[in-house]
Amino acid sequence: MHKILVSDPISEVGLTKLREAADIQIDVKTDLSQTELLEIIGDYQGLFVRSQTKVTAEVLAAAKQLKVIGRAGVGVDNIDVKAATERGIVVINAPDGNTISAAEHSFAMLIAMARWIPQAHQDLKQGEWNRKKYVGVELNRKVLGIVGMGRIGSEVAKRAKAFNMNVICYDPYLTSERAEQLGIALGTLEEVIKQADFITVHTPLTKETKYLIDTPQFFMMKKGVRIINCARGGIIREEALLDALDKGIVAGAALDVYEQEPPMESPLRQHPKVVTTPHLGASTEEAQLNVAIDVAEEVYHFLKNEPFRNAVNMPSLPLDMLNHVRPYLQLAERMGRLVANVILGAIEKIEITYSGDIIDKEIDIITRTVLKGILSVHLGSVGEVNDVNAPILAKSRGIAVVESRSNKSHGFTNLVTVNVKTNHEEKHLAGTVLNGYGARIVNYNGFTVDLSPEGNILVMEHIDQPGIIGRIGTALGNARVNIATMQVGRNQVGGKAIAFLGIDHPVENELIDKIKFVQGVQNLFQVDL
Ligand SMILES: NC(=O)c1ccc[n+]([C@@H]2O[C@H](COP(=O)([O-])OP(=O)(O)OC[C@H]3O[C@@H](n4cnc5c(N)ncnc54)[C@H](O)[C@@H]3O)[C@@H](O)[C@H]2O)c1
Ligand SMILES: O=C(O)[C@H](O)COP(=O)(O)O
Repeated sequence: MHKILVSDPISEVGLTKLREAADIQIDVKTDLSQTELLEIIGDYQGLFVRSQTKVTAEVLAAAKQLKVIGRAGVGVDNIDVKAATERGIVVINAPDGNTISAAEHSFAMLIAMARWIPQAHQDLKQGEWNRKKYVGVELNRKVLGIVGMGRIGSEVAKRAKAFNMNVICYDPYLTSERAEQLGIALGTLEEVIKQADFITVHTPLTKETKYLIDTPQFFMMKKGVRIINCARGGIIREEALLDALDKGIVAGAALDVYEQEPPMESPLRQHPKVVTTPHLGASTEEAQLNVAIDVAEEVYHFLKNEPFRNAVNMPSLPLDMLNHVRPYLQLAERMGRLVANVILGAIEKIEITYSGDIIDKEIDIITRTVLKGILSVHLGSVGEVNDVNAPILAKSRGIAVVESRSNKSHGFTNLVTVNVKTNHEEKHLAGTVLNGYGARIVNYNGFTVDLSPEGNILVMEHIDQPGIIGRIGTALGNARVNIATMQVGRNQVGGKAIAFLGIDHPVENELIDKIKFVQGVQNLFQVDL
């Protein structure tokens, strides 16, 4: 049974699919204090949040069984994603469902601010008829500076153009081709803020964007500029904004988000030139339904071990790409497990090389899977290793991971090679996926082999001499162990050789130790793939 805690208000309709699953239990407990959350989180495998629940490192440490966090929305700055990643917890968000609502809200705030609508409304409600006090500005032919031209920024730009505004944007990750497609001028942050009559920010809150708009930027702005923040509190430094409003640099501001939410202590809340809403950008019926359906669907796939997208702490692949690499994931995990079982010493370096058609595909997920295979053997009970935390676990153990693509032809459509170096030795595997036959190990430490990596296998490194295989077979037979498959390989007569014996069930360690003493046997490993 998977138990999921829903700790922020999320559309019930979105949760239907999960509620209908016999092995999923949903507990909705909103408005929990941090202490209450800490007390109960240990019982859950899944957690659904919006922006209110603070999923801190402390909460994650208490969440001993947690496997997945679903964020019904875009921003994950309320989740300690780094700590979640270290613990192998997948964080999945719903990046598309509230784009239009957030863009419409940003635009509504822009217009409301330009025409003093909230202030005039409030006055009239209080019985005042203030026609002279609230003279606004037109949007027509004004310059709108957009900082962050992603999903929401682009939608805001479209709406601005419909109002005949000139749009200029700053986004260091936007290509000039994309800007051209959107029909938008691209500039530096300085160019944008110097030219704009209105500035709206639509970036995530990151180390890089924290206080992106601060006192020096306000001093560069046109006098009378108007500012909108419907993205995240902290992209604009509130103290600097307040100062710029009071100095008359900024004529008005429209804020949906705040450095501290709710912003009860912030002087901006009461400021006559500031239009405020309580983080309502995504609060529409449509957006809430969309994000709940999207995230619930993804979490459902995750829990059912099916392909899912939109994980923020691991690569997400489009379904067609995932279907293409999926057979290689099984190969990768088994190659990882195999090499980890046959190598001696502490791992220092893992090199994974890809050749063939696959080099054009998303190979990061294959690399993660190789690492998962290796580390799950080496770390054993230390903690769960999965695709999410495998790279970080390797790094934290000082293991260098090198991923590369090669154009070398090996006679296979695709080839994955894994080279592992320890403080003691180095081992090499190459594998491929054969159409209709599945995963195959085709090279083991320089020996050409054709091994189907599955089940219980005895891997025997030995000297190529008569009688060895017979003696091993007898020892296994005497212990009533049936040999189901056998693969042998050697590079030269009488030289080093390799044998893979597929057996029906695992054998006792005493028998392994006994076989190791058969003359000519150099190493014997039991592997369960
Ligand atoms: N108020 C709300 O309720 C509400 C609703 C939805 C989203 N949001 C917030 O809106 C923001 C944008 O969401 P989105 O869905 O458009 O995200 P997005 O990822 O589609 O777009 C973000 C854009 O910011 C750009 N960017 C990143 N770092 C930058 C930097 N240093 N300088 C300039 N640009 C930078 C990225 O290249 C990207 O194009 C997020 O902070 C999100 O949390 C708020
Ligand atoms: O990042 C987001 O998706 C928005 O800020 C919405 O947050 P909310 O789900 O708390 O309304």
